[in-house]
Amino acid sequence: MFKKLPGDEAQQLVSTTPDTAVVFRPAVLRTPAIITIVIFVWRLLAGLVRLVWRHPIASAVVTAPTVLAWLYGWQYGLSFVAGVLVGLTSWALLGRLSFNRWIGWRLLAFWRLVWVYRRHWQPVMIISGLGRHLRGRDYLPRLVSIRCTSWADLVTVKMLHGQAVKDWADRTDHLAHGFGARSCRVSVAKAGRLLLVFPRHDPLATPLPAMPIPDAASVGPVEVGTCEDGTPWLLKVHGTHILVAGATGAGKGSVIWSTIRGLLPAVRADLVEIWALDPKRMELSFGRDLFGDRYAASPTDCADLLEAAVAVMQERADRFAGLQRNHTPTVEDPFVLVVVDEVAFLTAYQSDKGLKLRISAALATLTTQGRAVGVGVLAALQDPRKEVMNIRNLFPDKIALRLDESEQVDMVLGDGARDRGALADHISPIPEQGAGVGYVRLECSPDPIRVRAAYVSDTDIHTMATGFTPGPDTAPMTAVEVTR
Ligand SMILES: Nc1ncnc2c1ncn2[C@@H]1O[C@H](COP(=O)(O)OP(=O)(O)OP(=O)(O)O)[C@@H](O)[C@H]1O
Repeated sequence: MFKKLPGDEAQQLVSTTPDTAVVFRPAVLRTPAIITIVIFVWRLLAGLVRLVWRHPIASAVVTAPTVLAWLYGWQYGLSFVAGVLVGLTSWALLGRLSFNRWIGWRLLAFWRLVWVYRRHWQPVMIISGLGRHLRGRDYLPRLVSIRCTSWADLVTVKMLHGQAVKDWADRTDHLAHGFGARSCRVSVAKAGRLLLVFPRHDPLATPLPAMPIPDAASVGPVEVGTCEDGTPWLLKVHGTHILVAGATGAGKGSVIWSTIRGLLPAVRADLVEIWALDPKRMELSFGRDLFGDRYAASPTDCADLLEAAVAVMQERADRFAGLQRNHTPTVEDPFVLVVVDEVAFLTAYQSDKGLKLRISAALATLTTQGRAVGVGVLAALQDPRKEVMNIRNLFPDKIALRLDESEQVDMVLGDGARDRGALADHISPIPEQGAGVGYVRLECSPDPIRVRAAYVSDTDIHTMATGFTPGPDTAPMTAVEVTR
């Protein structure tokens, strides 16, 4: 038992590694065989316990038929396996959702862990520069766990000590291509741990039909489309201002019209008024009847309408002062949503300096003071540069649809948004695939969310507008009338 284990003593061995010029002679400790055996047995047992702990179902699937076959004969083991297979297949056929939730996605996660992530982990980490190869040893971030959803792999990793989120965010391209995904998004799971999202397919690849008009009158959040994870995209409109940026044909109209559609019952109940500024005369003129006289197209009319909104806002502020700090929509004081299509026409591209100043001042006043008194702005524009829209930071909520340049993404969504996966410049220019697709960043989280707005067709808009009679108090309000 205490004999030496077979093999040559490594006493004369001189080790060099390619990474170091140091040549050393390893110290050889004579170890009794029993100690080596105890260490190996201990490792084996610890490995078994870890395996059962981490994969209880897979362990049971292998253990149960083996034990049955051993105790009662192979027929019992085989019947057990056949019974389980029939049960699982029936479950998968009859209750796809629950089967996937409890079994399907776990099996897929196990498969992808072994076949994709473990297999490629070391080369991808080293080549992307996220792992280190020092003095002959690999120091790799740890692959903690993987979960699969219907559309993506969610991989939790433990960073190496001293690494920053930016190190990973800068290498999303390496990670995506290294693991055979279309893209990769990085977010912080907890201190030292990151969640990497690798989409397996695009759940937003097909256009969504217009959302049904809600039954109840509400000022939101309005369901305007779907998020990548299949949950509804709820857009907060009351108590904020929204800026929608997207190149021509990106689908800004679908965000605007889906919002108006969601607010329609509240508009009918006189709890919401939509004031439309349509300098291009293309988008909002389609549902003109919905706005009554609160529709402006020429720059002069737009300036007048904006100043009227400022007047409403100031009159409310005077009335609410000292009494209430937040606005609740009522028939007397409805929520006013000022919708501006292609706001740059009124600000940057306006040749009349006087009008430009009036419009910019009114927009800045509304976006700085309007939200507490129930006046909100929903503005769309193609070019988000500061020279074009110098008040873009006054919009708390921003939506980046397809953009032409990668730098524009951070201009819209804030610093670091693109590094974290908001690839708005990669959205397809083919309308069926990319129109209405975009990224949003919620106030509560720095991580961008991929969304698609529902497409409100011309027929939908006509149906919304047909038979709509604006309330009796929808005569055009001028600044003078309101302040009077
Ligand atoms: N959500 C959507 N889903 C599918 N297709 C859409 C969607 N939104 C728009 N489209 C398609 O894309 C085309 C362009 O959309 P839209 O006019 O809304 O873009 P836009 O961003 O307002 O462009 P522009 O700034 O040039 O007016 C539409 O005619 C429609 O065919």
